[in-house]
Amino acid sequence: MQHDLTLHNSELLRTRNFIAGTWRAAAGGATLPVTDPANQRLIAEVPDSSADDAQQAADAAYAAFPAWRATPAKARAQVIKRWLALILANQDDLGRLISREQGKPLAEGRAEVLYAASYVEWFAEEAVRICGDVIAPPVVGRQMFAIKEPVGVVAVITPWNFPAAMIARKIAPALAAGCSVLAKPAEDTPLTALALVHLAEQAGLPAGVLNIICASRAQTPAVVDAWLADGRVRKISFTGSTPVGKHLARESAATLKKLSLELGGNAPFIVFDDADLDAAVQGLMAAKFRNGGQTCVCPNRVYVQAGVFEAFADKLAAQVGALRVGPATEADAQIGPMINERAVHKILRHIDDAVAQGAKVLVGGHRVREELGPNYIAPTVLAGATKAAALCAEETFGPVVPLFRFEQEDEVLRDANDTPFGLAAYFYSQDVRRIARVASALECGIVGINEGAVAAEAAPFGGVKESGYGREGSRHGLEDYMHIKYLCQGGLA
Ligand SMILES: NC(=O)C1=CN([C@@H]2O[C@H](COP(=O)(O)OP(=O)(O)OC[C@H]3O[C@@H](n4cnc5c(N)ncnc54)[C@H](OP(=O)(O)O)[C@@H]3O)[C@@H](O)[C@H]2O)C=CC1
Ligand SMILES: O=C(O)CCCC(=O)O
Repeated sequence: MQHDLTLHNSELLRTRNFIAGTWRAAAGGATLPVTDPANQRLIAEVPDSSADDAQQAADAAYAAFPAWRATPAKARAQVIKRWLALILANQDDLGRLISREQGKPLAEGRAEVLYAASYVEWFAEEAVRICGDVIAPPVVGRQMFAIKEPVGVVAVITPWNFPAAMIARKIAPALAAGCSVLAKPAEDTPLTALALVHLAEQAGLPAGVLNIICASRAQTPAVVDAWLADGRVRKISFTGSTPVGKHLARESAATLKKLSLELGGNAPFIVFDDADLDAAVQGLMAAKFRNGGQTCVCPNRVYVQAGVFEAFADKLAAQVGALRVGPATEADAQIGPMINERAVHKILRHIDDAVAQGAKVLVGGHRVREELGPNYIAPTVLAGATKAAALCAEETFGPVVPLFRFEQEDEVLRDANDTPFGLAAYFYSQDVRRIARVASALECGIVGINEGAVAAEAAPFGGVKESGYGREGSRHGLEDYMHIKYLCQGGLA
């Protein structure tokens, strides 16, 4: 195997599946190349798994569940805390691994390790606070309790845009609740996930409690279908696109699994006449250009009230035009390559379609750094896009800001909500009555009010409508991995 990735801790580069406490090749021996989106060079090869591997992993997780469930919460928390300590001790290497396979600038890769660690810490702390209810009985001679139990074996399926944070915020609460886990990372970014699992093994997690298998885009449906059909798998936690989320919901109906679905967004970002414009520009820059715009809570449609439209557009275009695009190996890069050519084609299609329908390019609008590879897009601001443009209806998932002018509050709320999605929304205003009205009217799971950076381990993250259901982070993120059992003891009179 050829690779030129040097890590301080070379043990972090794992290239096998981890099932029942052993690192194994795929049952059929197939492998899958992992390439650097910055230059398309091979980084490593990992197993390209099949339904056989999925079955072995499910057997292991099912066998390990009773003992892990019976492990006292404090002991589970201690293992998770050791995992946290190892993640933090390897922050630099993990950050480099993230940047290498995903493409984000190194500062963002390192920041993502801390972001992932914040969920691990949070759920280690929450593990020991799992409580139920003592219920006042309606009749004499009874005691009634509601207790919480782990749901069982959980399959977690994660995307490529946050290779550490997405898997950490699913695995940590699952382990805290007492569930055993089957993990399948995205084809593009399995290496960070494998490194995290290696650290969990080092932390002393018992064999079979956490299993991970890698698969290519072609093999993934067979792997996940095996888990969907398996009645022993009691929950699926998925972050990714809405069509795949709907497929999981349909197919898990046969065994009625519990589901957490964190799906696509189409976030509106609204700037009212009374906003602090500089704060609004800063908020938009932070929210939109994190991970090069490849984030499900990124603003996708920016609505600016007529009285401040030109001033806002000028300030924004100046800042966007100054963003530096480049690979993570360039220390001053702020926007990395897009994840793959599929993503690049979608972004360019959105720009071309908007321009064909009358939008004006204020800055960007094309590929850049083509001498390095095909995946670099110039950060782009478009003015005058119409509602008919594809980028108004679909998530662009790239560094493109379309600006729409509006006149009235009720008009912009209608447009903001005119989408099947409902993950995040943002608005900037200094009028307290408007803040209360607009926050209530927006149809979404997360609202940033004069704030562009909304995600935190202590907050419930998730959507409504076709952006899915379930919450990650906060105490609600732990509830999603448990069910309630009601105990009724009679004959006590
Ligand atoms: N909500 C969010 O955070 C995200 C939203 N998206 C949105 O989705 C668009 C497409 O991105 P993409 O990466 O294709 O997202 P997908 O939904 O295809 O991928 C997310 C995860 O689902 C897996 N997957 C794909 N097909 C199936 C299937 N049939 N059954 C079970 N699991 C499956 C993927 O595996 P594999 O990689 O092997 O295909 C990956 O692990 C983006 O442009 C963006 O709009 C994407 C990522 C995250
Ligand atoms: O884009 C995503 O996949 C959701 C994660 C973003 C966040 O946690 O802020």
